[in-house]
Amino acid sequence: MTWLVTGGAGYIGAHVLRALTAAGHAVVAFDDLSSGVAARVPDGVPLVVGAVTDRRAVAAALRRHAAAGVVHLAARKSPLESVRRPAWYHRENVGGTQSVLAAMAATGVRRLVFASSAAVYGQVTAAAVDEGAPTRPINPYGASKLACERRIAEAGVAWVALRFFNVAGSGDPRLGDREATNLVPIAVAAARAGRPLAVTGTDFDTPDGTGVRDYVHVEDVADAHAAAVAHLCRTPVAGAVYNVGTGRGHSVLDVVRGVEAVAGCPIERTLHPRRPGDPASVVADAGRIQRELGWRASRGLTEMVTSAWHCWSPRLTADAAP
Ligand SMILES: NC(=O)c1ccc[n+]([C@@H]2O[C@H](COP(=O)([O-])OP(=O)(O)OC[C@H]3O[C@@H](n4cnc5c(N)ncnc54)[C@H](O)[C@@H]3O)[C@@H](O)[C@H]2O)c1
Ligand SMILES: O=c1ccn([C@@H]2O[C@H](COP(=O)(O)OP(=O)(O)O[C@H]3O[C@H](CO)[C@H](O)[C@H](O)[C@H]3O)[C@@H](O)[C@H]2O)c(=O)[nH]1
Repeated sequence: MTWLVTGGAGYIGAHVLRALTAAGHAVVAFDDLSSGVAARVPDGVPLVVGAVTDRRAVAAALRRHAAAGVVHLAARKSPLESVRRPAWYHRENVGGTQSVLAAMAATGVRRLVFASSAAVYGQVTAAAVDEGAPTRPINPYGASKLACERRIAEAGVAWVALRFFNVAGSGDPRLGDREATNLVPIAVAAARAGRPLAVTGTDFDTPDGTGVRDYVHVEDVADAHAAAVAHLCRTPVAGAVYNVGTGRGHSVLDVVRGVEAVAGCPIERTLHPRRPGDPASVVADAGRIQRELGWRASRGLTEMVTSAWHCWSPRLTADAAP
């Protein structure tokens, strides 16, 4: 069975291509290379360069490769940028998903795995958030992911939406996150450059006052896609939402200490007020995906920060510069 992986040249998509190949599936990457890199696509995997908002291009790729399903990761992913450019986020993320659904309908492809986000929950108050928690996104990025989930659920396809928590690390030094917009790559870049790290928020109601998140290794996230694809191969009438997290929370200072341990030197911290809208703690209840798909995260924070350390590049430091 061949799966079309949109966003296959991206950080997570490149890992998904490898996990699906390892599980015995044929894969094709579809990507406009706007933030992705062709070199991340493994040798032997076809790369179709195109935009997911171009329904005809997606349909042509599905037909040409006789795809049985789509793993749809291509999207814009920065909550901060989405506040500045809400209409663009809606067009790219919701419009892109509608276009993928239309291309699937035109070609008779009926299986879809969708890359959603914990950002759909918004302000989380529970110690561990499960899939039944209220979805009240607090930024246009989260709202766009929720709108996509709803359109997919109404499209008459067999689908799985995976709500990733804080994805980090890498399975290979060449496949790291190139955007230093999240804490782990920012902390690595600070340590590498001998620069201070800005801790945003020190007065949260958490054990050490800094924000707590559920960091999940990108290889575990890729394995969750393989589990979802296997599920859709077995049960082509399914429709379900799953959290993809570890169920464990780590504070900003835990992450900083983890990076310091790999770096072998202390990272200077500067203390700043909370970022607007930042919740104190966002941790997954990942019980449903374990019960229903048999997936659970197997890698911890040490593996995330160590692998992130090894895929650092000078560009990350430039991106993270204040
Ligand atoms: N990284 C995270 O922590 C995280 C957390 C939750 C959800 N997600 C979701 O996972 C997915 C992948 O994220 P990532 O971290 O790999 O980001 P990324 O930017 O590395 O990858 C996205 C890929 O999609 C491609 N792309 C973007 N818009 C496109 C379009 N219109 N047409 C075709 N290709 C397009 C980009 O070139 C890139 O290769 C996204 O949907 C994102 O919202 C990521
Ligand atoms: O320079 C920094 C960057 C972040 N933080 C802190 O580190 C924690 C994690 O922040 P990130 O920006 O890395 O991640 P977020 O939790 O804000 O958001 C990420 O995870 C979400 C899911 O939980 C969504 O998927 C979202 O798209 C993705 O960017 C927060 O407490 C934040 O305040 C710092 O202290 N300093």
